[in-house]
Amino acid sequence: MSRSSLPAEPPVATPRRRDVPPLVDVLDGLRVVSIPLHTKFRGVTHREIALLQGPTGWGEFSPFLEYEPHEASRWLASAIASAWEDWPAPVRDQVAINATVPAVAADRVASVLSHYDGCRTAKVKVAEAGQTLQQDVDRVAAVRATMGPDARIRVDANGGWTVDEARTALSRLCAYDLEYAEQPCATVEGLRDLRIALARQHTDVLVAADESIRKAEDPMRLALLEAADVAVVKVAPLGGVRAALEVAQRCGLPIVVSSALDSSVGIAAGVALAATLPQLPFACGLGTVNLFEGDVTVERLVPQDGVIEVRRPAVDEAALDRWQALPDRVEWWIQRVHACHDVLIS
Ligand SMILES: O=C(O)CCC(=O)C1=CC=C[C@@H](O)[C@@H]1C(=O)O
Ligand SMILES: [Mg+2]
Repeated sequence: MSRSSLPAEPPVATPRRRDVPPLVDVLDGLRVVSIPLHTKFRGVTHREIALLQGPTGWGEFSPFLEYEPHEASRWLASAIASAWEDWPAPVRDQVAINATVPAVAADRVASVLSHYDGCRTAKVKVAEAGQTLQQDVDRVAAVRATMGPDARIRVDANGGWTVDEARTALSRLCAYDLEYAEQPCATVEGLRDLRIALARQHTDVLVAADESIRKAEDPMRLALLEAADVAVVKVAPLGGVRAALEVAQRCGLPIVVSSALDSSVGIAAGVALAATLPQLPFACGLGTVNLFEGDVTVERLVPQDGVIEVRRPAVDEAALDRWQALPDRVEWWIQRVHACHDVLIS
């Protein structure tokens, strides 16, 4: 069946009301941590994370602070799914991981990459507000120089370019041999138009979609419009491992599993999703614990020799105490859980 004739199905799997435990159970044992990052990432210097404990384990609830309850409620559904349901059975026991390079100056690239043991793929942030295309080119050039000719390099613009800017930027950046460009333009139509424009000018760069899936009311529109070559699928914004798996299966594109600047609790859910996929042609963006100065598990889920083993590390009470957020922030997160829970049961 061609992608344009996919059957009309309901948009992304939102949790059914009967699957949502009572608020009192969700809040029981809630912990909130604030973990410093050694390298600023998307403006974040301290990552605040709420952790829920349920019958099947811990779940991570860490929507970025600016997200409103409607969007953040999917992240709560994901945390609840991890803490109250089993994950699907894995078909692999390890997952290849990419290094993630924030929008740092070119002379800091080698230091960032040194945190990623054995990773042969790097994702490089580009189109950061206030920076120039030349800074992007220098950063990507530094990644290529550090990793060598056999490494795979992808860029992520977080929708920061217009179609014309993306065309110009990618025709320069493709000199460094790009695996793909993630969310070069903000809209699905922009991605579609860019794919056409790149093909016309013979710029050989694949287009991947991230925000057009994780922030979309209907992630399937992307496939219907043939707007991307690759789908980036993230557990938390899509409502959990099983909901994300459904998106991955339905969209009909090669999948990259990525994360949301999670602690090892959230990364374990991403690894569980990646482990269920029969085809995993790209390294996954699940290495961001390496950007943190601390973590909440006994053994951090970070890549070793370029891979993460499929496992669910135990949460460490001492680490929860060490990174415990201040009381006013804990109260803020309790209110946030409350607001998101209201959305889920409404
Ligand atoms: O995919 C990766 O290499 C790591 C995750 C990552 O890049 C992101 C995590 C969280 C927020 C985003 O700005 C960013 C992304 O856009 O993919
Ligand atoms: Mg992205």
